[in-house]
Amino acid sequence: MHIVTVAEMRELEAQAEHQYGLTSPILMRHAGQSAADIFMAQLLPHHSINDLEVLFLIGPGNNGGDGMIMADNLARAGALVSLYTWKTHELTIRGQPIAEQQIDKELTSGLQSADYVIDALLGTGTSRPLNEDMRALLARVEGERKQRPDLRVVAIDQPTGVHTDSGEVDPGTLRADMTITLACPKIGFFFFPARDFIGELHVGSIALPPTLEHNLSTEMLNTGLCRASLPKRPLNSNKGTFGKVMLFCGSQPYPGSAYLAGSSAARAGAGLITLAVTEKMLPTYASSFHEATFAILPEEPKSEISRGQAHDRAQALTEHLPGYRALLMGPGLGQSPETRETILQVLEDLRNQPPNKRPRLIIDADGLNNLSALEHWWTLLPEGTVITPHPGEMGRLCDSLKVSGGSIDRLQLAREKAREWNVILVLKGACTLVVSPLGETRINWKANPALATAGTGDVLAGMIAGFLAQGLIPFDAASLGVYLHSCAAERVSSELGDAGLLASDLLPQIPRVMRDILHTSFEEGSDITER
Ligand SMILES: NC(=O)C1=CN([C@@H]2O[C@H](COP(=O)(O)OP(=O)(O)OC[C@H]3O[C@@H](n4cnc5c(N)ncnc54)[C@H](O)[C@@H]3O)[C@@H](O)[C@H]2O)[C@@H](O)CC1
Ligand SMILES: Nc1ncnc2c1ncn2[C@@H]1O[C@H](COP(=O)(O)OP(=O)(O)O)[C@@H](O)[C@H]1O
Ligand SMILES: [K+]
Repeated sequence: MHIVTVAEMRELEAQAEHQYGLTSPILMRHAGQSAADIFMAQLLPHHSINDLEVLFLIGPGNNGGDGMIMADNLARAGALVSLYTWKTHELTIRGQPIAEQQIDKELTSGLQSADYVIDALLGTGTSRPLNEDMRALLARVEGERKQRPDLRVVAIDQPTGVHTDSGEVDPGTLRADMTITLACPKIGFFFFPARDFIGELHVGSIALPPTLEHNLSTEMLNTGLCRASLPKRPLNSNKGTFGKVMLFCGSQPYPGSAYLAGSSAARAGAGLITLAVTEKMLPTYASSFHEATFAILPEEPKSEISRGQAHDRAQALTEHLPGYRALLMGPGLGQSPETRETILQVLEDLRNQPPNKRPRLIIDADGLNNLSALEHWWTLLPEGTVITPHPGEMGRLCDSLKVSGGSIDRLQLAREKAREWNVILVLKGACTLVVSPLGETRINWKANPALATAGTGDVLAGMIAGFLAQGLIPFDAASLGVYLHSCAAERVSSELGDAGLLASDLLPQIPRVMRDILHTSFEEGSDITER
């Protein structure tokens, strides 16, 4: 499913008319019908469409037009529909126009008895800050919702006041419980603060022919996309079928990282997991991670940095690499000069191997922190490397730039840097971005504060390594890892809530979410998210 800017949406509509004769009224008829269908399918269990009271706020443009058609469909299905037309200040209740002097009073009582308010005031044509009287109207709805939290607000195409491209919001914007967006999700929904105003996101159809979308390069991660790249599990398989992962992760202060990342790679389906550890650390890992095998590295010297010893460590690691399809470096490694030198030696060795012989590389956490201390570090990476910085690590990689957690600048930066560094860049956070060097972009809709806890990044890195080992191309392995990681978190937080998730809670959920996406029915055009 593609994500669009306003300009791209307008171009799609223009091409729909130009190439297929799909005029605006035709698209709008589909839009209104589809919004009504989604609305009815999502009604709360205690609601039935018969006698449901729905108040529509109708704006001056096509967004209002969508609302009118949706209203007509709901009325025919049995709902009690009121329509308030903002510009002309007209009100009809069940098709009956209300006399001018009664409108204010009737609107108040309509609001008080409504089960749902439909925001069809403004959509992608919003061109200026909201008028004061529109803000006042939205504030009336918000006031009523404060009194009566069961009043639900559904936005058509987008909540009025959201800036469709930048994700900024007007101070008058009414938070939607559900947004039924049309044709494609809009890019601004994936940035903050807008992300908080969307509620559950549903995507309605306006019957655009899919071929029109071939030029679009930004996609939403969803079940359909990820199902297509999920590795197949043939009956006649063995552990070699699913690839080996080597992890150069963990150190004395951070032993958990290697365990979490290695277990995640195995839970994601990789055939064999090997941890490259020193002899001293071996008992720690061997006693807690029974399924892993080990590559033993020379101890790190306590005093001087020695290139020779770093070389020996790197060699001990790279000698093990033939036959491995993925190498994860970084989580929990620490930032000693010795470790940095070892990483550099390993990278050099990888670059010297023919691409079809070397494992796919993913670098996370301290792997990135060590690199960021070096000039032009990206020139050291083999082709096709995946890197997974959080905003802090991204800032360090960009010469101490401050990287925002969720605004549009983050997307621009990610695109620019994925191209410049020639990497598959996973910029983590709420609504994680996955960007290829060519600028192809996939964005995760799912935001979940339960994931904001130590170790969840190690799990993500391990999952991506596990998918690389199973032969996925790096862009797909990164996308699948990001999406399934957030689905696993959703499973945990549906039971625990928004706090208290342990990174290790994600592990047993990984196979379950892989099973879920294989078996959940998914229709393109109606992806549904949790919140
Ligand atoms: N054009 C098409 O082919 C389709 C359009 N669709 C719908 O149409 C919407 C876009 O339609 P429009 O381009 O008519 O735009 P809108 O319906 O978003 O609004 C445009 C109108 O609002 C006014 N306006 C803009 N900013 C305002 C503000 N801050 N306060 C008050 N008035 C303001 C403009 O002067 C104009 O009259 C989409 O969001 C979607 O809902 C869908 O029906 C699908 C097909
Ligand atoms: N609010 C949030 N919504 C969605 N995902 C989040 C949120 N906060 C954190 N995450 C995810 O949790 C993980 C945290 O990774 P990271 O910061 O590297 O942690 P660590 O290094 O401790 O493992 C990332 O995948 C990130 O996208
Ligand atoms: K709207």
